[in-house]
Amino acid sequence: MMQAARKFVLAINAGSSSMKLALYEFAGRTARCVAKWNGAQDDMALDTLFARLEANGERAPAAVGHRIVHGGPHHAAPAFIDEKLLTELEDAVPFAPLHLPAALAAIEAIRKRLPGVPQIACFDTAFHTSMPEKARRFPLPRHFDEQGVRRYGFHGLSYEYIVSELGAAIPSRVVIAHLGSGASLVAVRDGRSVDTTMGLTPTGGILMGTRTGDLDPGVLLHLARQNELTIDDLQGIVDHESGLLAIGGTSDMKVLIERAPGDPRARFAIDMFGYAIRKAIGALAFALGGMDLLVFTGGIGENAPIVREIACRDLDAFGIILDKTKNEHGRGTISHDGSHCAIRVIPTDEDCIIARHAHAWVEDALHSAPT
Ligand SMILES: Nc1ncnc2c1ncn2[C@@H]1O[C@H](COP(=O)(O)OP(=O)(O)O)[C@@H](O)[C@H]1O
Ligand SMILES: CC(=O)OP(=O)(O)O
Ligand SMILES: [Mg+2]
Repeated sequence: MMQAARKFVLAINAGSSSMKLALYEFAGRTARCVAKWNGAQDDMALDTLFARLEANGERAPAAVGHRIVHGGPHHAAPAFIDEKLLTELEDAVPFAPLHLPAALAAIEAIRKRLPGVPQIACFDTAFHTSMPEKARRFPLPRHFDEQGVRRYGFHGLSYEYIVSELGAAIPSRVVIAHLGSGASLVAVRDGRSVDTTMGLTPTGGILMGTRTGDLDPGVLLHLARQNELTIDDLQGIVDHESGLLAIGGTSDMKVLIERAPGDPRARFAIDMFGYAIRKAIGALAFALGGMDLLVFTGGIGENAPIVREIACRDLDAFGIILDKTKNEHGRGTISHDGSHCAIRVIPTDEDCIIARHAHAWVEDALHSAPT
C-alpha cells in the first residue's frame, strides 16, 4: 500500500497574553503534534522556532495557519492570506487591538523567513456566522450595522474543536464555557452557534482577567465626561485594568485560588467570576430552550474546580447538578448521576484546529491546481 505523503504544518496562536506555536505532522488527514512552544507576545518564540526549523530541514512547513481573532463581517471560512486580506486585517485592528497586532507581526515574520509558504487565516469569528439576526444585531441606528458594528463573537476555533471532539453524538442543545485569559460562552444548537456572550470586540461578555466584559454603556459616557478621559484612556481601563485584576488584585486565576484562603478580595473575585458565568449559562440555556450538555474548557474551565462549582451552584431545580468528587477530579463527565444536563470538562486545542484548516487548504489547492 502506498504511504500517505507526510506534511508539516505550523499553527500560530497569537493570544492576548501569549504567543503559542505548534508544529503538526500530517500523514493523510491524521495529525500529530510534534512540537509546541509557548512564549510571551514579545519574546523570541518565532526566532527560536526558525532556528529549530532550519536545523531540521525536513520539518519545513508546507503551510502556516494563524489564529486571527477578528475576521470582520465577510469571513465564514479560513482564507489564504494575500495582499487584499492583509489590508483587511490591518483595518480590523481597532476591533481586536489586544490580538491582531501580534498576529500581523507573525505573518510578516513568516513572509520574510519562509517566503512562498502559504499562510492561512483561521478566524475566531467564523464559527459564529451562523448566529441569527436577532442575536447578531445591536439595537443601534441601522447605518452602524452597515458599518459592521454588530455581535461577532470569539473563541470560535476553541468552540469548533469542542464540537468536533463531541462528534456525531453531539446533543442538540449545548452551552460551552471557554474560560481563559479571555472568556466567553456560546449557545450551540445542532453543532452551530446561535448566540454568544462576546460582541463586537473581545472586551464584551463576562468579566475576564483584565477586561470588564459588558458594562452599562452609560458607564463609559460617565467616565469619559467626569474624568475627561480620551478613547485610549478608556481602552486602557476596559481592556487592561479591569476584570479579575481590578476586583481581586491579579488577573491570574491560579494565583487568586492560591491566595483565596487568606485574602477576601481574591475570594470575592472568584465568586464574582463564577456568578457571571452562572448568569451567562442561564441566559444561553434559555435561549436554547433548555440545555442537554454544559462543557467547561480553557485554562480556567479545565483547571479550576471552584469556578465550575460556583458556576453550577444551586441549579438543582433546573436539573443541573455537579458531582462534587468528579468536579474536584476535573476530567471528563463531572455531573451527578441525577443531573438532567450532562456537565463535562473537555481540554480545548485551538492549535489543532488551525493546523487542520491550513492542511485542508493546502490539500484543496493541490487537487484544484491545473495539471
Ligand atoms: N491549575 C490551574 N488552576 C487554576 N487556574 C489555572 C490553572 N492553570 C491555568 N489557570 C488559569 O487559566 C488562565 C489562562 O487560561 P488560558 O486558556 O491558558 O489563557 P490564554 O487565553 O492566554 O490562552 C489563567 O487565569 C490561569 O491562571
Ligand atoms: C478572543 C479572546 O479573548 O482571546 P484570548 O482568550 O486568547 O485572549
Ligand atoms: Mg486563549
